[in-house]
Amino acid sequence: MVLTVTDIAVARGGLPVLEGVSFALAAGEVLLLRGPNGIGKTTLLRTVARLQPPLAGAVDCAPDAIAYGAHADGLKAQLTVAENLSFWAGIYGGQDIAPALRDFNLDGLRDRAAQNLSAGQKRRLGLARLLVTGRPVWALDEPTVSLDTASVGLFAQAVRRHCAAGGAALIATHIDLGFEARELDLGPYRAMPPEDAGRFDDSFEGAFL
Ligand SMILES: Nc1ncnc2c1ncn2[C@@H]1O[C@H](COP(=O)(O)OP(=O)(O)OP(=O)(O)O)[C@@H](O)[C@H]1O
Repeated sequence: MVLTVTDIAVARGGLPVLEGVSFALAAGEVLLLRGPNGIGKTTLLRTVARLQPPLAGAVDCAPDAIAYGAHADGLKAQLTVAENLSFWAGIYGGQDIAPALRDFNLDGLRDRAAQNLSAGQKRRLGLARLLVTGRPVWALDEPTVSLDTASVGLFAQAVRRHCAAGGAALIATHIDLGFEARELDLGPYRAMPPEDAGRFDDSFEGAFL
């Protein structure tokens, strides 16, 4: 297994969000995280990527195996597309940027500053960064936001290629990516709120209090 998550509980803003979550990811495999807005997909991914500790349980993964793709694209606004990829390739050990440019249809945009890209183009560049990390486990949070149908296809192809080469991917998404993959519905793992947490209940959202 390239990633094993055992009975973890995770919290956000000091409140437990999910508990009792276990799964394992083998090389070559994709696992899709499913569940409604606010269930805790981002929180779980952040925990798997070691950006925050679990409240309980364990995340077992080789050091530096995970490339985390957050909601934000994390681009350097004033650098060009090629410079952004070269920058990250340098950080991660000098991978060739040509496959990343090609696979995300960025060759024609290679000399444009990231700040002058459209939202979908920025997203493609953010995803292309995954390729230059050389890391085997992709943990991705809503990777297809802003992408048109053709670009979702490019992304799906990149994931399939990554997995065929021995990589793996854990992806939180609300959409159909167009390929078969195992799914984990997080609904049953919603943490029981602490007794005094009623005032934070979702049912208050939208009320004029
Ligand atoms: N900084 C924060 N402080 C307090 N609570 C937070 C914070 N960020 C998120 N939350 C809450 O934590 C819970 C889990 O949020 P999370 O972003 O993990 O959900 P999600 O499943 O990724 O949602 P979505 O599908 O909308 O992206 C939500 O109820 C959210 O309101």
